[in-house]
Amino acid sequence: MAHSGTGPRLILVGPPGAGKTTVGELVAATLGVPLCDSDAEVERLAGTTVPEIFRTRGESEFRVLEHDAVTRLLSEHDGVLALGGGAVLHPGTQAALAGHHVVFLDVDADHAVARVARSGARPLLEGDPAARFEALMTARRPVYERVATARVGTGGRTAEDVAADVLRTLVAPASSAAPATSPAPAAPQAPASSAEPAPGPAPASAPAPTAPAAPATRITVTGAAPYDVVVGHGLDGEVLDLVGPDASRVLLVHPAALAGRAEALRAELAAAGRTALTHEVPDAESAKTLDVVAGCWDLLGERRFGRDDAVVALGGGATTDMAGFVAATWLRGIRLVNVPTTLLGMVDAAVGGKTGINTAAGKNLVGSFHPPAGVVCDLDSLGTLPAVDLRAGLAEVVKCGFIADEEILRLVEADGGAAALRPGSPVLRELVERAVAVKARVVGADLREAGLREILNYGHTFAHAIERTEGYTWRHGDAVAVGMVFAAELARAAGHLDETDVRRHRGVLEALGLPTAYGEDRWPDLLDAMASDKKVRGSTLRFVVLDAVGRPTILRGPAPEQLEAAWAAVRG
Ligand SMILES: NC(=O)c1ccc[n+]([C@@H]2O[C@H](COP(=O)([O-])OP(=O)(O)OC[C@H]3O[C@@H](n4cnc5c(N)ncnc54)[C@H](O)[C@@H]3O)[C@@H](O)[C@H]2O)c1
Ligand SMILES: O=C(O)C(=O)C[C@@H](O)[C@H](O)[C@H](O)COP(=O)(O)O
Repeated sequence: MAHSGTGPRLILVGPPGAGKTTVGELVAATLGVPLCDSDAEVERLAGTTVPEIFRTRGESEFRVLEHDAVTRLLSEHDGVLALGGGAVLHPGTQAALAGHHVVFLDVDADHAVARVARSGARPLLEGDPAARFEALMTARRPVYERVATARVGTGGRTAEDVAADVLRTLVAPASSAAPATSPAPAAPQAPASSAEPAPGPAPASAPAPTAPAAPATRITVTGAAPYDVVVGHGLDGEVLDLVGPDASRVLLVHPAALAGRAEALRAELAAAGRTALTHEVPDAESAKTLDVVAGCWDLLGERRFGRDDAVVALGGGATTDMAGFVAATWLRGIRLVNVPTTLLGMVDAAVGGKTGINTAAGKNLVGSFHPPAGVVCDLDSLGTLPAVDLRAGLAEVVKCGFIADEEILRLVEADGGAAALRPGSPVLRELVERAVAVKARVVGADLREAGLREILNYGHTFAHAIERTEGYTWRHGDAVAVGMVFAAELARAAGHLDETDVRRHRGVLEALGLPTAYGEDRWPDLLDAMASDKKVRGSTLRFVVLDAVGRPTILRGPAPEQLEAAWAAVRG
């Protein structure tokens, strides 16, 4: 269940001793949002403690007070909400929880009683706590299971482990988001060498369809200003809608390869009464410079673009990153519509609001979070995309498979990657939709990368180091492919990942023709570049690694010999 933008991002339910407050604090800190506890809200409103309310007014009156407090929090609290153990008993509260992301923290009597004994008075467990807990769970378990959208077991586990599992429920694919009765989810370019096929359009035997194969799919990215990612065919009409009625001026930023499409969109916008101008920027990574941004600012100034006006970014990730940064900074932020035309742009760069440029110190080091008003992924664009760029985009799709949606890996493995590499194939469309859905769930929960969003950086610490070391001549997706193998080898060296999963990385990436090794003897340069990674804290390197497929975690300060082992394994 995605966060709707109002009300709590996540609600924890469960019996006393399940760890709702402790786990809630960790989850809230990772998401960068406040935690609210319904018991604390009742105490605030009543001006006395919960045990005192039970003693002087009885349980039924407490439940009424609690229901009022919960109703209020469900509409006003935009963070993590921990509900008192019996709050779900009120039928009105049960109904009000529908449509929210509710995680049932399940626990056995032994652990619950031990925790309660440590944490102080719980009126309902007085006397024989174990027997009272069992009785209480017999009555309440069916209710917890009915109202919850996911369940996580907490008995005998650390609060950190449980919190990681709870966060994973936010990114788990809808189809596998644990129904309450199931067990908790198990926890949530290459250089243009002579050997590489010459860039050219993807295989002519499989053109993109000219007629819509299926209606467009809309995937909502939630947050303060929710927006849709539209995936389908023949979607130019969507761009006009997203520019909105108020924008009288529209700047269409594009590289040379998209000049024809930019002109067609310009004509369409002009026909709708807008002053639309096209602005060609340098290709690929050479667009992501301060000079190019300054050129855009100059143009916006000359044409007097105001707060109601809009930028449309048409192109690959380099174009949307740079043009997004222009939109984020002009007048401190104007409307942005992303029209990604590469696979990588559709599944990753255009979604989530990260905009930015490169500097001498490293990749994407200057930028801003500036979510678009919408993202238009017209799959017909992929028909002209060079095969090497399609392949590179699949690296970010595979990344989503490893961090959150194993079905992506299965779809690639099913036919050795053949359908994934074919523009117009239903499999490629499903891969796009699944990867967008993963990204949407993550950035909807954590726009500003307070914690959870870091999982999208899987493979990127080493990838960005390759890109910088190679002067940005590698395709980003190719670097990410090698970076994921590096991360997998590092995880194995650090005791997180087993050999089978490491082999699976190479298998899936090689099936798609992606590189899995970096042969240059430049370890000191790579180490130096990794030291500028945004995930570094103090001078400690932090890597996203996997405990297993779908179980990302952070590895802090790996030992030099672990880094060396991973390096030795990707040197080819
Ligand atoms: N902001 C984010 O969250 C995010 C996420 C992932 C990647 N990125 C960034 O995205 C960039 C990589 O994006 P990319 O892989 O799309 O590369 P890109 O933007 O360089 O595009 C690749 C090439 O394809 C061409 N092209 C684009 N669309 C085409 C089409 N339909 N037909 C023919 N040619 C076309 C481009 O002109 C370019 O030469 C990197 O700078 C990376 O850092 C950002
Ligand atoms: O959206 C994110 O967050 C990501 O990390 C997605 C990455 O795939 C992407 O390459 C992004 O540009 C990297 O961001 P950065 O903050 O590491 O520069």
